[in-house]
Amino acid sequence: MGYRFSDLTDACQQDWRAYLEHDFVRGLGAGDLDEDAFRHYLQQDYLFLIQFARAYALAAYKSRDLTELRQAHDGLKTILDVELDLHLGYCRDWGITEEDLATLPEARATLAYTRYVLDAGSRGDLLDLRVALAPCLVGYGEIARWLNAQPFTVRGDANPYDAWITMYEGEPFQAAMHAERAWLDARLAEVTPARFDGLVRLFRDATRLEIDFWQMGLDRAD
Ligand SMILES: Cc1ncc(CN)c(N)n1
Repeated sequence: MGYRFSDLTDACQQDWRAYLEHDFVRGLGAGDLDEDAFRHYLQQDYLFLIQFARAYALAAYKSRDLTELRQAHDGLKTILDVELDLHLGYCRDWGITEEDLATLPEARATLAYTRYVLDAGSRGDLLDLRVALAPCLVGYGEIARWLNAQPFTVRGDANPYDAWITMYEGEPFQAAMHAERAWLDARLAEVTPARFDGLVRLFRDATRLEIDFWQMGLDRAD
């Protein structure tokens, strides 16, 4: 029997849970996250999304057929039309202008994570790249669902971060996440144990870099 996406998360369960249930995430759910930490995260996430849009363009380049090309195109559209659009509106609400964003220096955690994924994708094939991208796409979809199941999560106007949860629990993002899981399930079913071990390393590294990204927000680190 072949591998599935859940075998990747099972192989690094501790890091995966530390990412999904990070203190930053808990603060978003409870609504008591420090506002400066959120503002710092939002700004860096804008820079992050630009680099991840480039990674989906790389996925298009690495695609072998029309289906994969369309999936890369959908991934790029999800980032540009769903996340970045909402993100810019959200930044405006939080007093961050597009000029502020244009001149913003990248924090080390942003640099490390985005360049790691772009490098993994350049060196490897489409499966390497999409495994390195999976903590981002699948992770945020799962975080929104996990938050909704937690007793401490506050929804509605009483939580200043409610719109953030709404974006990731919404249909466009959840649908993109399910499509990605289905593609990864199909491709992982074909790989050898040695190939799977290499993919686990990529997935674990990217998951740890997601943890560092949350921590960068909490610490307001540059
Ligand atoms: C750091 C990070 N990781 C994931 C996502 C969800 N695309 C995001 N916006 N930012």
